[in-house]
Amino acid sequence: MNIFVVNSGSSSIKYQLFKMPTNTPVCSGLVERIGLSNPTITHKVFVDGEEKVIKLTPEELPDHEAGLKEVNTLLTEGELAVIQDPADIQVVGHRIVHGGERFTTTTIIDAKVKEELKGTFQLAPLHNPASYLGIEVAEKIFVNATQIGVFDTAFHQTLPPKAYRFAIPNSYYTDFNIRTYGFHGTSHKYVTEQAADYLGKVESKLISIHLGNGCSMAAVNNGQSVDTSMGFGPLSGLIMGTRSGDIDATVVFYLVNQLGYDIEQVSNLLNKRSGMLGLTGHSDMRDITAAIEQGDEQAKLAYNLYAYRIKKYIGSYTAVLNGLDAIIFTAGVGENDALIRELICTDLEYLGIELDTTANSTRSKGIREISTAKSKVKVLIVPTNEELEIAQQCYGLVS
Ligand SMILES: Nc1ncnc2c1ncn2[C@@H]1O[C@H](COP(=O)(O)OP(=O)(O)O)[C@@H](O)[C@H]1O
Ligand SMILES: CC(=O)OP(=O)(O)O
Ligand SMILES: [Mg+2]
Repeated sequence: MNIFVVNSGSSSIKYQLFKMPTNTPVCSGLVERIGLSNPTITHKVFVDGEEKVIKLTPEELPDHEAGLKEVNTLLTEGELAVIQDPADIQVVGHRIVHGGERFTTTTIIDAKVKEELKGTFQLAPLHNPASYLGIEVAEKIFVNATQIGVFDTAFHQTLPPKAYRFAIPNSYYTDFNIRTYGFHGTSHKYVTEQAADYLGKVESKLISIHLGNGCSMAAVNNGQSVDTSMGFGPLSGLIMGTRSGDIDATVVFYLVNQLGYDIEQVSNLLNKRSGMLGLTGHSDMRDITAAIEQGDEQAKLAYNLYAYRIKKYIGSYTAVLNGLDAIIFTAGVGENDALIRELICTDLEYLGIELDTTANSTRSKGIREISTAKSKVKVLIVPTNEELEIAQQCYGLVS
């Protein structure tokens, strides 16, 4: 069975084509810096154990639709085309960030589901409209395929009420489902399962730190998510590329009452103009580390804020779990930025976390351990693979 997976992130589209049930990747790719300067598309085709790479640098990629059209051309045209006929794809698996109360497990997408998805746009304005667009484009291209949604929120359904309820009147929960949902669940699930396997432990207390353009952490006890840093929408918790993370709601009142913002402007400010972008002028961590090397003090401060917030959550989740076996770094920043990992792990000896700085700055593929031999808590880099996890869940549903 051919399963094509589309993962629409806020600034990127990742995709992979798998042959199931063998989990064999046929091709994969990454469309990066959507809506920013210098967008790139990296397309990899796997033939007879060899990897062939095509790199494209389009003039501009204003949105996800433009990105997906380029991907379609790569899949179907040229000598590295992997599909003769788009009808050969039986399933398209879509990453959908927000499932709300309505979607708690992997779901086949029909007209009714699509209509209900529109109701979630306000909850994840950077993501769910992009996923919806991905579904519409995929329906046109892969006319024979069953479209399936895999939700970021699903893995966090195990949160206990003490972790997911807000201290506002009960009716806001019972009537309007206002609660913490949590995101990046597909990634947190994948990397914590990989880590538990690596550690050879059935029972484990893990903190998963997903640092991409969006960033979140999860406390995972024996495979179950028990707390997580994103909330009702993917805005709270850690400092992100363009999102503020935790912020006192009083700021919103001030913006509206004193500065005359309307609510659209507030949303735009906190979702699209804040985080690292607001602090430094750049949302991409590579641009920020380059600025730090140039001696940019604002960039240095922002980098410190980013690490400090994560450190506070590590302390908090160690308390939640009443112990800790390993912390896991994953996603674009978590897997690649050695300096931020070092800053986060500095002065955490009391919690039993000791980084091996040489291992931390050595690059390699796959899972790796970057803590010292005597560190009580293991520090791991586990490359995420949301696409594989999505393909497996889709296969599980249709087979
Ligand atoms: N070599 C690198 N060093 C530092 N940061 C990196 C590197 N490669 C990628 N990144 C960061 O990863 C981010 C994208 O991560 P990713 O997990 O792909 O995010 P998303 O899925 O939210 O689009 C980029 O914004 C960039 O800051
Ligand atoms: C939920 C979320 O923030 O996703 P991403 O990191 O892909 O933007
Ligand atoms: Mg992502």
